[in-house]
Amino acid sequence: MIARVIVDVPSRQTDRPFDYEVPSAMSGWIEVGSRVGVPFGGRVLQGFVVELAAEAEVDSRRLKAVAELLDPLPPLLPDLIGLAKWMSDKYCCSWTTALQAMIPAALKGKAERYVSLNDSLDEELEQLASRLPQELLDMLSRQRQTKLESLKERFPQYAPDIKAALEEGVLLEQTAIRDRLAIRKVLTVFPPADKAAAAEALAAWPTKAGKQRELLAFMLERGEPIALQALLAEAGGSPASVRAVAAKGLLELREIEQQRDPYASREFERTVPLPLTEGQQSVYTRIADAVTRGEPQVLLLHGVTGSGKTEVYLQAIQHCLKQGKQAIVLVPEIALTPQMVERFKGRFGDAVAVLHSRLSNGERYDEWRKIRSRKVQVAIGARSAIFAPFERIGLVIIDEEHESSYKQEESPKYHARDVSVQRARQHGAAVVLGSATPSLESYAAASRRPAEGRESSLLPMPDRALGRPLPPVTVIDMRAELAAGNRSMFSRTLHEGLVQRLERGEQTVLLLNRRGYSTFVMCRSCGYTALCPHCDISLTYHQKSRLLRCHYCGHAEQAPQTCPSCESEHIRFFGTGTQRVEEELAKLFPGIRVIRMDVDTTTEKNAHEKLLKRFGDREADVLLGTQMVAKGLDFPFVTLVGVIAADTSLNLPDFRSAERTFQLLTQVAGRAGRHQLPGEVVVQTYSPEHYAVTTAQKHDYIRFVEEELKHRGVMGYPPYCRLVLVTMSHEQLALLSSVSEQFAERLRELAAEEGVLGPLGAGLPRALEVLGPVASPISRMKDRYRFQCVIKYRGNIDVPALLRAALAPFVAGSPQKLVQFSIDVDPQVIL
Ligand SMILES: Nc1ncnc2c1ncn2[C@@H]1O[C@H](COP(=O)(O)OP(=O)(O)OP(=O)(O)O)[C@@H](O)[C@H]1O
Ligand SMILES: [Zn+2]
Repeated sequence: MIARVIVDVPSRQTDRPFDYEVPSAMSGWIEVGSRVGVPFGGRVLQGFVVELAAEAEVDSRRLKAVAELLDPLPPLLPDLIGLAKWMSDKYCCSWTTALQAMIPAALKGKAERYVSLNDSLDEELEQLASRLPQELLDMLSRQRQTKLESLKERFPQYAPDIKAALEEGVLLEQTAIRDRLAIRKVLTVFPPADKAAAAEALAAWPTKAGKQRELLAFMLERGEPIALQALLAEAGGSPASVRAVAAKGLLELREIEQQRDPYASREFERTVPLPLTEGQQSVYTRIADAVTRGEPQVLLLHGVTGSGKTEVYLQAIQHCLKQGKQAIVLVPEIALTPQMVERFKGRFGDAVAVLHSRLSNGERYDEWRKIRSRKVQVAIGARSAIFAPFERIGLVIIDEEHESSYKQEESPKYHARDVSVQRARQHGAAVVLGSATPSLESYAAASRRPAEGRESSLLPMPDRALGRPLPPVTVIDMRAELAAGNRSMFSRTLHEGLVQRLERGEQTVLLLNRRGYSTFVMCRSCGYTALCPHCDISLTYHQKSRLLRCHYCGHAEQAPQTCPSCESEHIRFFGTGTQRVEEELAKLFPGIRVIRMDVDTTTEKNAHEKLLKRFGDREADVLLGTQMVAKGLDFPFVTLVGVIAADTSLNLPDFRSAERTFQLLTQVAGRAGRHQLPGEVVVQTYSPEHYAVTTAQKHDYIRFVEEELKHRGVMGYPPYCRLVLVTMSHEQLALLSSVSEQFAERLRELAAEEGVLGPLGAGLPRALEVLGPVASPISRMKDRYRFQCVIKYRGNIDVPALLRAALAPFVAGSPQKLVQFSIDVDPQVIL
């Protein structure tokens, strides 16, 4: 039997399966998806079995054997192996990079070499062994397995002997790749098995050993196992005294595995399905039908904020479970609030595993194992939960599908939405994309006319579940505020609104969109921002060179001293931090209770959860924060939402900035007046006439989409085309510059040979353009210069194949190969 193994070396040359013989002892154990240790280039490396075959493709005499099987159950299922291959093709990464993204970090522990003493030595080898110091031999017989590194360190003068002993087989080498902490075992004390005998022994106990007697009495009384540490804390005594009692056969000490359950201490109140509203019911029926039929359909649930999407998800999942299938729910990392977890745990209890980055590696591993060992049927988590090792998936839900956090920014640079669709295809599962503000890509795809005899995949829910209208939004022109002499960061309307909430004891959510802090230039008098003459995108201020630059085409100009539009001197680099807002609030409203939520206040574990709980318990008047406060929250006493400056995201030099702004404004506005009390929203901006602001004011998604699609069409951006971002980096500017030129040239040549090189605007069904190379927005990182090319294309073109061909000359040749290429397919941001 031959195992084809993808070895964990993420380089282009080794990105293919290698053949290994399966030793007979492992046959029947090794499956597709097994993690193994295999000899590779003189070392033992970790790898995944991607195929089993009867015969090797290489000369069988050169075949090496699998050294080690790392887990009793394969951590990956065959469908995930296939999915990883698909990812490596689509996202231009190595197969192993995709595979590694699918397993929990706890399984990735660095390879370590251990040695043990060979138990069966013949005479000759005994001789060799005797050359090793006694201390070393003692150490080995005591610990059995010892790290090779620590042996080398401890006995430096014996290095040649250790080496010889390894070569001759006196010492046996093993590579442990398993993280030794992955499974937590706890030394546990068990009560006496034979109670009567123990009671007798207790009665006859010699008074000298008082502590031992107490321990035994304690355990008899308790009658249940207890962790050794906990026993000592409660009953006193030492491990030695426990061992002494155990040695008499009256107690038992055993290592037992402990499941780390991050929610063990929490009680979740069980909920029952709510009677659905009419709108919810019709959407539910469509989803349930798709699940029943087992067709891989993608449905877009466009439900306004507060329309009750979560209840639809819950009931659709329940239907899925009834069919004997499993469900995956993806939520954006920052929306994985206790509220969301509570709703799922409340409905499905122990059938839910929760996977998110704030868990420790161990906790996440245990949650993952619940999935792998079929103990749960629902997985809820951030983007990587799409790799949950379920065997029969019936439904995948992506909540807030427009969120950019579904795109992973490091390799593999995958988008969880696209990966979901692919995985669902393999399982015949339905995919539900849910959002009040769907991404343009998803909306465009779902509004295409359905095929003959098919229903539309767009499922609208235009009304709030509890019957409340969407809150009225007031847009405040901050230029007018300044003109009227108000230099504060709060407009008079927002100030007034805050005063009212404090009086009435209601709550306020304040959003400060801090992304893009201080990178763009804006005039505070007239609202002018500097735009690129060629790209319709704001220019970015580069402090060092004092230049304004375009990140798409490379255009550059001097930063102005006065506003080119109104000649005011109030032109400046925009940005206010949450901390400054907090100070200002304290000054203006003495005694105000503010909870600030941003990256600085949420680093500690569970900080997020604690802050929101305090706000939910009405221990604060204001929840102030960055994007984190914008979504998913459902608090009945929030009646005012204020946006300090809508412009911060509007002026990001990215083609999605209008979309992001509209989404953010709509989402945060949706936090107000969700229950009985009516809500109100105040949006402060320097661009009150921008369509992202005016359409958000009217909660008019459709109007926004129409307007935005016009712009995308004119400028040639998705969904009218697709993008690939290629970033190149090297320490030497000159070399980087010439290599990136050559690469772009090669790519254009190849595209021309395919007959697809040409401007997208010319109306060709298949067209590809290569923009650049230009310096990257972050033009130097970690002492490396960075250049980038943006590839725009439309139509059915195998761009990954073109890229691979264009890259080929740059991986082999000598100094050039040091130029690093990083490929981002369907990038979320280009800055
Ligand atoms: N059928 C129903 N009957 C009664 N209450 C409901 C029903 N469906 C939802 N709700 C309630 O309506 C409120 C809003 O629902 P939910 O939070 O699911 O909205 P949502 O669509 O996820 O909104 P958002 O996109 O803003 O997060 C919640 O308090 C929820 O409990
Ligand atoms: Zn430009």
